[in-house]
Amino acid sequence: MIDNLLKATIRDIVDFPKPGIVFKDITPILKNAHLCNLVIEEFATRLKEVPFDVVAGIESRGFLFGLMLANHLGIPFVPIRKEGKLPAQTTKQSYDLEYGSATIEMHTDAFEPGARVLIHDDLLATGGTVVAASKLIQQLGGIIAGYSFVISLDFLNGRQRLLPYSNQLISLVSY
Ligand SMILES: O=P(O)(O)OC[C@H]1O[C@H](OP(=O)(O)OP(=O)(O)O)[C@H](O)[C@@H]1O
Ligand SMILES: Nc1ncnc2[nH]cnc12
Repeated sequence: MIDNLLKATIRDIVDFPKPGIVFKDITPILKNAHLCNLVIEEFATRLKEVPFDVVAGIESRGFLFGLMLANHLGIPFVPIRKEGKLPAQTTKQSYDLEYGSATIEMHTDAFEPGARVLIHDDLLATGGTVVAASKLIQQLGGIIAGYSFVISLDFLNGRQRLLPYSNQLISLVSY
């Protein structure tokens, strides 16, 4: 089962980036090309019944598997970036996360109004980041098709915060 393989590979870093946080480090997955392929195939299989036109990946770790997935499916990838990084006209949202706060933005021409957008990130914690991403996509006229994560930290209840936006949520490993 892929969740056992992933759990054996993901590394816990205690007290990073702040005391009290157990950081789930996905970099050991990235060193294993075969496991990366398994991750993408698992997402593709589990998303078969979820129609979407574009994958939106959240900076920075959401870019890793988000782009691989979009490429595998032959559909566009669009970046959701931290404030001040995107060069053309943008729309912004601020939010709180497990260990701080941030602002994200998207290009206003990232997709056509009415596009069905899959939001991808490496990890769901409090859900603050993906709620902000969901608001951005709705502001730009997109439809939230669902969410995909490698990891969800279920004890932080992020899943409940996403239900008003979409009940399609895939995570490959839960803690
Ligand atoms: O569910 P939340 O509480 O919002 O937390 C999850 C977010 O936190 C991490 O990103 P981070 O902002 O640390 O940026 P990074 O991907 O650039 O490391 C992670 O990659 C998610 O995007
Ligand atoms: N515990 C955690 N590990 C890795 N990324 C995170 N983003 C928010 N919380 C996290």
